[in-house]
Amino acid sequence: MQDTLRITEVFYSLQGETRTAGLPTVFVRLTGCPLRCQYCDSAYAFSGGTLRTLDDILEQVAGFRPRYVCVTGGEPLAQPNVLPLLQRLCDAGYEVSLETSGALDIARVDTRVSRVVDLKTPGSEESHRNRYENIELLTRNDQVKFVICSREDYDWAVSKLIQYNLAERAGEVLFSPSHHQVNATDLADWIVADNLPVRFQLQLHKLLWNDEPGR
Ligand SMILES: C[S@@+](CC[C@H](N)C(=O)[O-])C[C@H]1O[C@@H](n2cnc3c(N)ncnc32)[C@H](O)[C@@H]1O
Ligand SMILES: Nc1nc2[nH]cc(C(=O)O)c2c(=O)[nH]1
Ligand code: SF4
Ligand SMILES: [Mg+2]
Repeated sequence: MQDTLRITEVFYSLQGETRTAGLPTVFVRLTGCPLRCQYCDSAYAFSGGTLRTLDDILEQVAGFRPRYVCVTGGEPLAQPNVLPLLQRLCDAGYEVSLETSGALDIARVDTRVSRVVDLKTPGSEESHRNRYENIELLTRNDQVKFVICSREDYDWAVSKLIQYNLAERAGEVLFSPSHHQVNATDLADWIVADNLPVRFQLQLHKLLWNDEPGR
């Protein structure tokens, strides 16, 4: 029996987020998540999916001839076989990123992978799941993300930025508005007013394709 993963979808699109935003990227979305962020735009990946072998997934990815591959979910680290998948994607020569809630241990992820760790804000209603031990594992190849639902979330994110010196520790600190929950212009203005060393971002794929799955 070969190693398998439960997969919701594999698709080719433009990366909508993070430091590679705008670049053509293959997405591998793993099924299942132990969290329930109130804003989650990927709840369709909580269940269902198809059990697939790593060979099968790698073959489909290769068919797109990509440079960038993003492993997301659901919560990818909830399936242990994501670790050999990430390793094999790196071995195949792709630039690989992993989107994770940060609720699970990131230590064993291949160091070639850019780990995008979402520090869950109080507004997500899942901030009690943050695994703060992950922060000391971050390198300049990694990214930290805050999805901000309110001014209170913004103030909380700024306090974590300072407390953990995140702008020095990670390669990027990303501040993203929770879709339709906080005014994006307000968030941009707060960042400029406070002269923060963070990168503001909008989810490009929602501007381009609204909220269609598989884009
Ligand atoms: C769907 S999650 C999958 C990976 C992992 N479970 C996580 O939360 O990072 C991918 C990213 O989308 C973000 N996201 C989900 N719903 C969102 C929304 N409504 N507005 C902005 N970002 C959102 C998450 O916070 C996370 O950074
Ligand atoms: N285009 C596009 N970019 C993305 N970046 C992160 C995504 C995700 O759902 O994790 C995502 C997604 O679903 N679509
Ligand atoms: S951790 Fe990620 S996939 Fe899970 S509910 Fe939160 S945003 Fe959605
Ligand atoms: Mg998404």
